[in-house]
Amino acid sequence: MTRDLTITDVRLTPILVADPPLLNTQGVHQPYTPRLIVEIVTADGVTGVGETYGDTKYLELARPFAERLRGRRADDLNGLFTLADEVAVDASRVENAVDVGGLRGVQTADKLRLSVVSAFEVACLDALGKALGLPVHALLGGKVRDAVEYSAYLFYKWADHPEGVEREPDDWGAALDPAGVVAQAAQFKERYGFTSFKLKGGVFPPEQEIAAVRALAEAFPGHPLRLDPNGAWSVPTSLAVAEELADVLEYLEDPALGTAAMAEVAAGTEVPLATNMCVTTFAEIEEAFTRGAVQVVLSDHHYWGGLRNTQQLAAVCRTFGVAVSMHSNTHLGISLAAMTHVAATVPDLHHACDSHYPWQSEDVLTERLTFTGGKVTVPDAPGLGVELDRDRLAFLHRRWLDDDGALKDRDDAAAMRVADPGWVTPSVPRW
Ligand SMILES: O=C([O-])C(=O)C[C@H](O)[C@@H](O)C(=O)[O-]
Ligand SMILES: [Mg+2]
Repeated sequence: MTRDLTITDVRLTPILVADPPLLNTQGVHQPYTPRLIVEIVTADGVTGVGETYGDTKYLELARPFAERLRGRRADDLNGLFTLADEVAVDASRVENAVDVGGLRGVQTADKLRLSVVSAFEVACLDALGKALGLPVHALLGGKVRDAVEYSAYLFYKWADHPEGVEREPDDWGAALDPAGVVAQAAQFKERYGFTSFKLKGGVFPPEQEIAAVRALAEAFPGHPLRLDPNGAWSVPTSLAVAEELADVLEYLEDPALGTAAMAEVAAGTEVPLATNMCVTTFAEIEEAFTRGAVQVVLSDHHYWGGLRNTQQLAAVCRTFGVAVSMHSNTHLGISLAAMTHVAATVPDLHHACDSHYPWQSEDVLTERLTFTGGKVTVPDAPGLGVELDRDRLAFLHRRWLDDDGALKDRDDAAAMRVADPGWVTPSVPRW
């Protein structure tokens, strides 16, 4: 049987998906957040899907990239990276050293390109898998586990978005103190069976967040716990928190901003440090590893450039005795499937990955992925093993089209200003 893997069509569909009022150090999530759904179609009529960030700066790159992709082959995965180099990045998009909106570390033109490439790589792998009758994990060398463990991703949260703001209701309630955080964790455990918990910190003064983690440790003895203030603390504050929580933390995630500060913290504590902010590109690895700044690198396959780059990151980490796992940003089922396929192929994955997925009440799939016992079963169907729901996609795209521009770019500080007009993004360190 011959297959024609030539890419004949590429579809880009920006969407807005409902997001609850989750708090972080920069503000609060907007009621709707942008994502980009990528579809590639081969000459044989096979469609592959991918997903990535949907803010304007990603769309601006995805469009010329998609133009160049037509006529190339879905199995030319390496070619995606050379193609990406041909697409110019508007310098104003990377002029800020840190991507404050996304809490994703240093922003560079390459990282923007890789975040776009990742969606096309996943779409190509999905199409290739469907064409060959193989799951994506098989294309990545084969799974070494049948299910991937995720941790509950706890957030301080308002009961609802501010009055007068259009939004979808959610049934999680508020979580603004230790009791609220424990109640949220209990819901996560009951609904999805998660056995490890990550709390997004940097929202309240550290004593309050220490109290919340202590309350979690008491309510869920023996469950791995993490706290992630997204670099909001000074080195002395980070060290003080590490000392307070040393007996209950699996790791502390990005307590202070940047490799130098993380190295100082690491030198003063036995608590392992994890990051999705100071090691976000291959170029940042050498300094961080040689300075012993981090003990766990949390990949986000979007900004690392896809699933095969994530495997390469895992190999580099293994070489240096640094652990690897995954963090996430707001995402839908296509990305959860992609994360699950690649995580299934990483031999030494010793920490549960984290996922925002339970916070997303909307999706573009005919069937949502499910967590059982805190795990997602690795799909064995061809490709990613997910199916696009075109009506849902059209509905969420319509919402994007109807938006006047206020929500097309994630801006947690702007969302906070709706409730607190005087709010400015806190300077770092905040405490
Ligand atoms: O682990 C992390 O740093 C994240 O998940 C980054 C996200 O942007 C998170 O802070 C959020 O969604 O507010
Ligand atoms: Mg983090």
